[in-house]
Amino acid sequence: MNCFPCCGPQKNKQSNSKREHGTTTPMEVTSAAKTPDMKKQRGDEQMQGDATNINAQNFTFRELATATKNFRQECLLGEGGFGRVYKGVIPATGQAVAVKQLDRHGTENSKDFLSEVALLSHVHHDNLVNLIGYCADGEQRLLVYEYYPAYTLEDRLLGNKTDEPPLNWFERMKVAAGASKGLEYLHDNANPPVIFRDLKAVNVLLGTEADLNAKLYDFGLAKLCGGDKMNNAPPRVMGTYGYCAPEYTRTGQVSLKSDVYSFGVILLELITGRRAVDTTKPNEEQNLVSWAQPLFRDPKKYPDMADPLLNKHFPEKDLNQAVAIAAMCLQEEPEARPLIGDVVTALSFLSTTPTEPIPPPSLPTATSVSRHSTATESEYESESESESEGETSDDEGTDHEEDNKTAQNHVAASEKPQKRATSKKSSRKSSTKSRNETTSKDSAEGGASSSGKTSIKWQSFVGNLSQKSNSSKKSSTREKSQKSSKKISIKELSQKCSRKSSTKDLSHKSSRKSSAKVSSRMQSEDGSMNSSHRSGSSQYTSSSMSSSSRGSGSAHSDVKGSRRTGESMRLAMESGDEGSNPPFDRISSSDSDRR
Ligand SMILES: Nc1ncnc2c1ncn2[C@@H]1O[C@H](COP(=O)(O)OP(=O)(O)OP(=O)(O)O)[C@@H](O)[C@H]1O
Repeated sequence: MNCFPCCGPQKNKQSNSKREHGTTTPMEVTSAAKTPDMKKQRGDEQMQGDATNINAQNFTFRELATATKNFRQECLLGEGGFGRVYKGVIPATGQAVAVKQLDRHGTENSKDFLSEVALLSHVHHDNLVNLIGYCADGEQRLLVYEYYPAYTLEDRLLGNKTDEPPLNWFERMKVAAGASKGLEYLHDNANPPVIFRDLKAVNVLLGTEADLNAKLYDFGLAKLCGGDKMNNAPPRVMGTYGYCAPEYTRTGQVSLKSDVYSFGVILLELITGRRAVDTTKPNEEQNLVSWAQPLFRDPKKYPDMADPLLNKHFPEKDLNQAVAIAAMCLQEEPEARPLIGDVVTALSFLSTTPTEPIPPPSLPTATSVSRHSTATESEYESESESESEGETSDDEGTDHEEDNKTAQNHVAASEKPQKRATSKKSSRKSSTKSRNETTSKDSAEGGASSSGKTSIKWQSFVGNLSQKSNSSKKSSTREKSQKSSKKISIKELSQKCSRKSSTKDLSHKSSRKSSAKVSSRMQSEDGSMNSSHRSGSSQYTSSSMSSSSRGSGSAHSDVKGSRRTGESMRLAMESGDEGSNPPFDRISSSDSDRR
């Protein structure tokens, strides 16, 4: 679909912490996209896989022809940028498969092809469509995937191609969470990490209506990134218009963070029910991100961003936070975008269905609103969301200031996902200790680890939030169900992003004057201002992390470019603070913990 070639200078980034920064240099191993030059550059020693290391079945062409009834039209599932996909059944096993017959562009070199297959054959995750076999007979190059009988997200959400009712809010968040987990695996667990490069709604397959388990596919044709081995490779943009990160479109520079951007577009599609690009809309609304960017700056408009088919049936705080996450992912500066692992954490919480029934979204009828006319205000009423949270406001309000400080104090050297899991289990006692240690370490290191990755010190935050959860006598049903779970404030995600942005770029752009202005303003208004000592340019972090959003709009009005997005994101979070609720939800570190 809409793939477009583009050339431009590619940065030769070398870093010991590429994955942490999300700016790894891509390694061209995409068979379909490889050029002869690139093949030479890789050299034998760079071939990370070969036929002997392939963890997938080697099919003959004849076997696959039999499986697909000679590639008959009736078996054709679809055709994309890399070739045709056929449904088949492997005669020997009866297994249903999807056979992708690659176009013969750059796939002739069997060694390269096998090398790629070897790499992909080791990528297995519940949220990825797994590669189970391949064929490299003569000039034929085929990839065999598990068959996943499902609509694509495009069909189900945007295409009106199904008879199913519109996805409700929590189903959408579940799809987003699942897709983010698949991407997280590619980024954090695959070795070398895989940059998807062309993540979009049609590359997300949804499971049955009952489970709606999102699976990403086509990552096999993404380029893999494996360090500096392909630094001189000519860039080639293979993304899809509307989903491509700006730096990718401009320069061909690809990174894990460009995937995060594409994911942000998908999340925005889920929230708004709008396509990434919709030429049937007025000019100013055709590009989803361009349409959304100004709205990110005005949290009051967030409810109007929601898909009218949701009929306002969503917890408004959740909507604000989902928009905030999308805004974070869509920041102009790649460094300012979150790591996908942190997005997973946030979305895992938002996809948790409250125990109270959720009103179904409206079915599209003749009388129902068309997508994105402004829906009639019909407040989402959930006892758990409104009453209980309102009741707890006093406790929580105080607690939240603590939270804010904790969040600020615990942006620390990040740990690998495995380490995170360990740290989540740590006790509150030890977390207090580590918090102190972290704070001093951060002060010395400017909040970044030696690897340069900034992230959340989970364990201390977990302890802090658990304590508050237990001390709150009047908590909502949803909160109760989460008491025992490990939690993290979505604010931290915001803070982390803004700190990255701050330290990397914003410090150069922002004036101390405006920083002081914003800081003092926030401080005087709510008296709970946390210190902004971490970075001279982290005023948004600091101010936004405080428990009030009042007046923040004007305080930020002089900010430009990507900072606006970050600011908007924080405004979004703060808008969850309307009334007496805590300004930010606490995000469970793992929904599985609660299930
Ligand atoms: N493993 C699979 N199981 C079930 N259906 C699949 C599978 N893989 C692909 N399909 C179907 O085949 C269609 C074509 O897929 P393909 O990857 O070729 O194209 P695309 O993703 O629509 O476009 P592009 O390749 O340009 O991203 C998809 O729309 C999907 O419905």
